[in-house]
Amino acid sequence: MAYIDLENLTKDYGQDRGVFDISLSIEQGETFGLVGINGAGKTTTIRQMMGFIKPSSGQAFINGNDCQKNSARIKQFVSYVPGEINFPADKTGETFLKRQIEKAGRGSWERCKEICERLQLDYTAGLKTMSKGMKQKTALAAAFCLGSDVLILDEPSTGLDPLMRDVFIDLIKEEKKLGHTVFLSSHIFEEIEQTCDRVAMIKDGRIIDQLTMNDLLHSKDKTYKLEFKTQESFQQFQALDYTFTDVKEEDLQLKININDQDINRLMDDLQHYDVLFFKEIKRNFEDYFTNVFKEEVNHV
Ligand SMILES: Nc1ncnc2c1ncn2[C@@H]1O[C@H](COP(=O)(O)OP(=O)(O)OP(=O)(O)O)[C@@H](O)[C@H]1O
Repeated sequence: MAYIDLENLTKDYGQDRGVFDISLSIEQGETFGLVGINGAGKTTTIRQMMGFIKPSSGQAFINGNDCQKNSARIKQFVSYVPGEINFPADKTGETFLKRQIEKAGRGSWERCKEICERLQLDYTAGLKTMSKGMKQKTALAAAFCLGSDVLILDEPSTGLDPLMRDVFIDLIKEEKKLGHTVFLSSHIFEEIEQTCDRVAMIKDGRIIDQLTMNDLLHSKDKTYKLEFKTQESFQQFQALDYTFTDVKEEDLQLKININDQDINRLMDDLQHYDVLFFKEIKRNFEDYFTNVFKEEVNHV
């Protein structure tokens, strides 16, 4: 059994809404992203992992604990940031955060203050009067200050500006260094790319794809874009034995997919043609995600 194990997890709200047959295995120390558009099923999956809603069928386990039956035990080593934050009334950030540390019986106010400073959060403010961004920062401080073995974060950077998002990314990386396991949902490609070891894509309540980020970003299969100076070169080059995509006659441009081991052959070949430019198209998660979703739409 993996450290976090979702086995055919299903929550059926009727009319094809909910999540269906979600099976995911996450190892200890991994940072795992669940990515999907609005209404895809991210929150429903996470809430079942936290034991807040009962699955229609299937099970979720964290470190061998059934998330439904042993949710109290799970809370002893899991920090959670909900998608929608509802704080108790009449409290300042500070009283709330101190109470969270006390309730959890782990973490420290010193560490919490340090995180608040990095997030530029005024924790003396009243929770009720806090802006959306401040509330999000308070929830993050509460989650990260406990030193929990597992963090489960539902769209954790919602409401953060780009600078604070960078702080958040650093906090995740620090958790990773400590060997902690992170499960987060997001639709912010950059943060997924920078933090996640693996990603599952969810659409209409179903997992449609999974990938290892390293394989995507550091693949030996590369794509290059070329533009030729003359129509003649453009045409003759296409007679060679390569895989061409996005051929644009009018611009004399094309893309070529090639493995690193064939790059010298390509360089040699290019010397015989009038090439205006040649550049690598870097792979990124956003393009990958968009392609997967486009293919899904085409298959419907
Ligand atoms: N309590 C509920 N009753 C009925 N349907 C629900 C309920 N909660 C969620 N759903 C439906 O289940 C599906 C998945 O919703 P969910 O909130 O998990 O998606 P999400 O990926 O978290 O979306 P978002 O990014 O908008 O937060 C949606 O079709 C939603 O309308």
